[in-house]
Amino acid sequence: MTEATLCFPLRGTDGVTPEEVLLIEKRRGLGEGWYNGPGGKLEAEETPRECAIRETREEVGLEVDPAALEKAAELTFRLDGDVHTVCHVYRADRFEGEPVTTPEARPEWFSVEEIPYDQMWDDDRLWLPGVLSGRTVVGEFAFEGGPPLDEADFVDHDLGWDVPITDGSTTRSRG
Ligand SMILES: Nc1nc2c([nH]c(=O)n2[C@H]2C[C@H](O)[C@@H](COP(=O)(O)OP(=O)(O)OP(=O)(O)O)O2)c(=O)[nH]1
Repeated sequence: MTEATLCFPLRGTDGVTPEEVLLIEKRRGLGEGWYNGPGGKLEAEETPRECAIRETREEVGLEVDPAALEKAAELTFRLDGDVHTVCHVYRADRFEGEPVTTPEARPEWFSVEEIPYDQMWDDDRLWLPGVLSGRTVVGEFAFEGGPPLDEADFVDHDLGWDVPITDGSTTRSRG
């Protein structure tokens, strides 16, 4: 089982819903060629929050203000019955720097009304709109026919909205 993070930098957050979200076109690895938030796997001794901040820095060069990092979702991805990845999802409405392209990612700002769901993981259209509108969600998603996960079929899901979510690692003692 892998533990991973996603971070969605937001701008135009004066109203209830932000105007824009920074997505990356992933240039290598799992989900290559698709849009996603910056993110990746936890390293040893790292908390999910530290991971989300590090991955956003490494992939697009933005320095997220830790005080503005808000956990929005905890998503479990199953592949052929087994838990493949638990993913901690964050919103971030304060950060420094301008996004830059790196070997891992090409950043692009999207209006929240024009998210390219047809170029993203199949499950994202089910939970990302709620996350961008400030809700919390716990989700479980079943894929079949892998590995790898990004070539498997998305077959089932279960979502719990507006639930309290914890902000620690699911498998490690530090949180
Ligand atoms: N939006 C979205 N993200 C997903 C889904 N499934 C899934 O693993 N992810 C995320 C979790 C991670 O942030 C990312 C995959 O991890 P990664 O970027 O470290 O993968 P990688 O193979 O490139 O790893 P690495 O060798 O660079 O460490 O994709 C999904 O269904 N939707």
